[in-house]
Amino acid sequence: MKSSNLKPPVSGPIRTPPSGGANRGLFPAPNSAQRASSSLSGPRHKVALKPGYSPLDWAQLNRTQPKYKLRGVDPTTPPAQFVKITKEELKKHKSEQDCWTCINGKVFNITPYINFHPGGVDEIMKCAGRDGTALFNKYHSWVNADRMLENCIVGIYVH
Ligand code: HEM
Repeated sequence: MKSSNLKPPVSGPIRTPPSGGANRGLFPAPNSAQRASSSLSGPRHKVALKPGYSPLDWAQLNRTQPKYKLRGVDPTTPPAQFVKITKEELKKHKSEQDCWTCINGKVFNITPYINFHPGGVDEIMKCAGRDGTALFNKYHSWVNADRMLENCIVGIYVH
């Protein structure tokens, strides 16, 4: 092969990568959606979680706490598929100390989750004691509530 064939292609002016310039080395980049909060964070509304309330801490709590405690029920309570929750019952649980919501027909005890919510306490409390499906889907239909709150399910919602 002739050495002239090994020359790099000649192209236009050199472009810096998006992470270059003044923000070089910053991760996540200042305008990244991965930032908890920043003046440049655009439409995202994530809050800074208190120490001990990261998603990993939530996972650990789920591994270590007995399920009935996360459900917030007596240990003798039947599995969720046998527990029917009416609208009147749901309404009674709307405080931060005792908070239920319904997502896609399932009623969850979100009391232990409130401080772990990346969108903040005030936001998640908007679904306290009522069907939160529409609000939930408005903000993050991609979030898997069934999985995240699987140990917190109290019962099935009946209208
Ligand atoms: C049981 C119910 C809920 C669960 C399990 C939940 C879970 C989550 C999760 C996992 C995130 C992080 C999403 C991400 O990283 O992309 C998040 C963010 C957020 N949530 Fe929720 N959420 C719930 C209810 C609500 C409700 C009722 C509201 C509004 C009234 C809300 C508003 C938000 C907002 C504004 C964010 C920040 C979105 C962003 O800008 O990144 N959430 N939530």
